[in-house]
Amino acid sequence: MTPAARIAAAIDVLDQVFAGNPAEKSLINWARRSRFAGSGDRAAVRDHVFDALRNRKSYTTLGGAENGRGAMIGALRANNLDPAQIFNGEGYAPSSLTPEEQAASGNLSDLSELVRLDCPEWLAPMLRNSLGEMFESVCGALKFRAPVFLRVNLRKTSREGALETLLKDGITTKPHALSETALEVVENPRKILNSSAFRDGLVELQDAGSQHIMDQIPVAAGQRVLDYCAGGGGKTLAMAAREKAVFFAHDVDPSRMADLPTRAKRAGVRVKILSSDDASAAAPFDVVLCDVPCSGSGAWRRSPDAKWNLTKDRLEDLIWVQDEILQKAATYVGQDGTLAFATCSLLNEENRDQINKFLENNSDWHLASETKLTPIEGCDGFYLAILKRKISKKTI
Ligand SMILES: C[S@@+](CC[C@H](N)C(=O)[O-])C[C@H]1O[C@@H](n2cnc3c(N)ncnc32)[C@H](O)[C@@H]1O
Repeated sequence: MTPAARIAAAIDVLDQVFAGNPAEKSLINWARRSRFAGSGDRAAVRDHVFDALRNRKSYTTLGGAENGRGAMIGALRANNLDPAQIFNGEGYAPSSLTPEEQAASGNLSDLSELVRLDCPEWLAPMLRNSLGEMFESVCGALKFRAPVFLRVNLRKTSREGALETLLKDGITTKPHALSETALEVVENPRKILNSSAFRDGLVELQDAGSQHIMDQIPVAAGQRVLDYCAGGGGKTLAMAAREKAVFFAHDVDPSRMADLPTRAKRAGVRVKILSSDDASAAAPFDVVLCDVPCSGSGAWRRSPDAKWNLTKDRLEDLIWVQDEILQKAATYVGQDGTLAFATCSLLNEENRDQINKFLENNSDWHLASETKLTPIEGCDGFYLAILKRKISKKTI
């Protein structure tokens, strides 16, 4: 496909996404309809679509319309390219610019702050309050693609060993400072899933920030550890690779854990999957992690449509669910145990405010430590609070 045909394809996919369809599904549907497209074409169209979604407001403003054409015209203008060179109707190129599209010209510096930063207006006060003087730089960072990170499975190899094995498969990586298990992929990320290092369980895909917060959770040999919102189990596996403890995984939606047994086998670790009734019966645990559902605002570079789909009502629902989970999970923690609360959110409302509320209602707990990461550190944004029970006077 020519560069112009790839842009025309991205316009089709973006129109699907703007009509309310998920980005991944829209890309898959386009690829099925477009058997002529090779892997390079699919990758290029995907890159256009995700870039346009990260920059949706600024691009569609520069392009003059809230649709796929508007987004791609704006993308070219934001990069100081003349859209008339591509939008000329030749071959498979998009049709020529309309007078309205021509009239909507401009560049990024002409736009208002929130449009330029691609920050949804209703969220700006919350993000400003949560990020303080980092507001502009974090919003700016969210406009760019996230790096690909791998977690080295120290049960099977060293970081250097993984780096060399990956190199044999043509994948270049470099160590990342956020965790002793983190490798940042420099070249050929699309080869990872077929590489021997991945197939043999030497590495897993996991953001460096996620690895960093998992490093902060105190797990000792032989302890009983419950990942209460396990999802795909990425965090269970990170803890299990570090310490020979006894690991349990639970999720309100068991189908989310469907791949966990295969992933655990590949990693050479054991994880017992628990239903909700079994989790309650198996309590108490030494460590309970609640990696709660959240806005995902720290990971908007990877799921940019989530930035525009989040609503006030949805955020309120999430905050309510987070409260419920934290209260429930606390009852599963043994007397001297640890309760870890994690989100991939940048918002105080989902982070420290939740912990303050919990501590107000549960005076026997205290905050032992807190970790906050934003995309400025190169990783996704994360929050982790480690909670411990206060030592009662009777036991001293
Ligand atoms: C942020 S995701 C977890 C991601 C996972 N820890 C990982 O590293 O891949 C949140 C998970 O919480 C689960 N969840 C939602 N409500 C829950 C509840 N009330 N109890 C337990 N899990 C819940 C969701 O099904 C979802 O899989």
